[in-house]
Amino acid sequence: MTQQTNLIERIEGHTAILTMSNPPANTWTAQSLQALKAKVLELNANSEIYALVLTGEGEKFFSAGADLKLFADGDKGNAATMAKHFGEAFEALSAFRGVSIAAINGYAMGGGLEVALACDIRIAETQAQMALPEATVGLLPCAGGTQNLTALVGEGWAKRMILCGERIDAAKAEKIGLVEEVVEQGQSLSAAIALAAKVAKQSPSSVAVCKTLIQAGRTMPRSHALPLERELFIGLFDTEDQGEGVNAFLEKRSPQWKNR
Ligand SMILES: C/C=C/C(=O)SCCNC(=O)CCNC(=O)[C@H](O)C(C)(C)COP(=O)(O)OP(=O)(O)OC[C@H]1O[C@@H](n2cnc3c(N)ncnc32)[C@H](O)[C@@H]1OP(=O)(O)O
Repeated sequence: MTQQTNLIERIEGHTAILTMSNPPANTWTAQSLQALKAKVLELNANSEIYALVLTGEGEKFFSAGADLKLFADGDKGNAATMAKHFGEAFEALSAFRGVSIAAINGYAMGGGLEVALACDIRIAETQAQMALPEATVGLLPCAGGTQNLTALVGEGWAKRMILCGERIDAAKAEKIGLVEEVVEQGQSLSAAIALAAKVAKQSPSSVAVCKTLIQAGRTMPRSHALPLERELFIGLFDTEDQGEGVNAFLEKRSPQWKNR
């Protein structure tokens, strides 16, 4: 186990488990955002890592978002620095070539929910509460929240949460499609690790291009996305994993992925 600034890392098989650790509320600072970006880029370059699980230390908070003390003096330069670090860190997370899973073990507020929205999949514990309450404190969700929440749950619920400051519990989050699974208190990390183990059974080469295609669909017209899908399918035949996957099936054995 290694500890970077406010980020604890543990590797389990092909999964990296990152724990946000900035007591009392696992808030984001410029330092912790830079640490997340550096760690994600490092994991992205590690061909042995297929999945990343993100959770919060302690029982109460996944993350309460930006450390509000940083915005108390109205310093615009500092606001620009924080916005840049939020953008860079969460975009690096979105671009991670494997599967990222947020294990939401408590409050996920503001930038704390936005980091979960930058992940591919979210698993929440029953007691978790989620909100984008930035407007409540005169701010706005600048870490992808207005775009990613809307893409996930649609404009209606995004507006209820962002414009009306509505905080939702895990059951409601699952109902509106904000989280994909709800588990008992204390079970989100083990559920996320179990899901990550399923990812390791998939070809990492296939996972990376499928993720690219799904994300491209957010901005690319269908007339471009469908040809790209066919092009990347053909491109998979340049990888060792393609031959290994098909031949392992035909030979009735488990594939040994190479991630290339
Ligand atoms: C681009 C991104 C922008 C943003 O992310 S802006 C920030 C958005 N986040 C929020 O607005 C959440 C603020 N926090 C809260 O509303 C509450 O917390 C909760 C509802 C999540 C929990 O309430 P309760 O159970 O009463 O706990 P507590 O006493 O408020 O929090 C425990 C300690 O944690 C500190 N804390 C919580 N959130 C933040 C924060 N975002 N920035 C700085 N400190 C925070 C508190 O002050 C307190 O500390 P002490 O024990 O020393 O009084």
